[in-house]
Amino acid sequence: MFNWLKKSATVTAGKTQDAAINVQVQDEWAASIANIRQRAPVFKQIQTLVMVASGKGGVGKSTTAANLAMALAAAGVRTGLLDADIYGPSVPTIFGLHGEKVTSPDNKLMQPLSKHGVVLQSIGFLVDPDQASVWRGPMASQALLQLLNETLWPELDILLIDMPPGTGDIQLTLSQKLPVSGAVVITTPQDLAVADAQKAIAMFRQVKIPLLGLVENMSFYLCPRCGSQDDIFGTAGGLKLAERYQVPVLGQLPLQGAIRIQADSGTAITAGDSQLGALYQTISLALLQRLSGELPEQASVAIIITDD
Ligand SMILES: Nc1ncnc2c1ncn2[C@@H]1O[C@H](COP(=O)(O)OP(=O)(O)OP(=O)(O)O)[C@@H](O)[C@H]1O
Repeated sequence: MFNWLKKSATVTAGKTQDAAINVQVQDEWAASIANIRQRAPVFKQIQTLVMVASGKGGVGKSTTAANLAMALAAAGVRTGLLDADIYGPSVPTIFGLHGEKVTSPDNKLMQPLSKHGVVLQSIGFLVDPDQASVWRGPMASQALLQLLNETLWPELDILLIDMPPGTGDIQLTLSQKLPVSGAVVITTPQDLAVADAQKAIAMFRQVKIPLLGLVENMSFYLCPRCGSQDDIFGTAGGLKLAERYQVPVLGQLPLQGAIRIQADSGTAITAGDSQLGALYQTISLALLQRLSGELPEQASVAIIITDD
C-alpha cells in the first residue's frame, strides 16, 4: 500500500478523537482548495474537471461519484457533478430529484439543479431516460458535450463527470475533447471488473489524462449480525491492479446495505457523523490532494490494450 494512503487514513482515524489532528485535517483541505483556486480555470468558471470512470457497468461508479461529490461539498469544496452516464443516469435518484427538470432562463443555457451542496446536471433532467438510451456513438458524445457547454455552471473548484461505463467511442471522444484535469477509476475486486478497469487505465494513459487514483468499491462485506468479513467479489483485485500499474489507491469501500439504501432514497451519506461518511471524506480528501499535486504521482508504466 502507498505511504500517503496510510497517512490520510491515520489522519481521518484521528479526526473524531484528537482535536489537534482535526485542525490538521482542516488545514489539509484548505491548502488543497487554495492551491486549486490559484490556477486558471480549465473550463468557463470551473477550476478542474475530473472524470469518474469504470471499465465495467454496475461496479458502483455513479454511487461513488455522488458520495464523493457530497463529501467534497461538505468540506467546503465548490463541487459540481455532471451525470454523463447516458445509458443509466442515476444522479436524479441518488440526489432525490427524480422527475425534476432543468429550466432555461434565456431559452439557450440551462440552470443546473443543486442538492446536498452539489451543483447537478444530468441527462435525466432533460429527457426521458428511455429516449437517451437509444443514442449511440457520435450522437451521444455530442449530447454530452452540449450538456457541459450549455449549462450555467457557477464558480466551481471541481466538476466530477460521471462517465458512461466502458471504454468505447463515447468515452474516448469525451476524454479527447474535454480539458480534463484527471481521472478516477472505480472497480470492484472481481477479476472481470478489474480486467475492464485496466482498459480504462489504458485509455486514460493513451489520451494523457493523469490518473488521480483508483477506488475499490464493494471490497468486502461486513456482516452486521456476526461482524465477520466476507470478500464476496474476491480479495484486493483493485489494489493488485493499482500496484501493478502504479496507480494510487484512493481508498476501499465496503459492500454495505446503507450505501444502497441511501442512494435509492436520495439522502446524503455524509450527513451525520457516520463511519461511512468519514470513509468518503478520506477518499475525497485524497482525490483533492492528488488533484492539487500535494500527493506524489506514481511512475507510469505502459499497458497494452487487447481486444478481449
Ligand atoms: N458499496 C456499495 N454497497 C452496497 N451497494 C452499492 C455499493 N456501491 C453501489 N451499490 C449499489 O449497486 C448498484 C449499482 O451501483 P451504480 O449504479 O452506482 O453502479 P454503476 O457502476 O454506476 O453502474 P452503471 O455505470 O452500469 O450505471 C446500485 O444499486 C447501488 O446502490
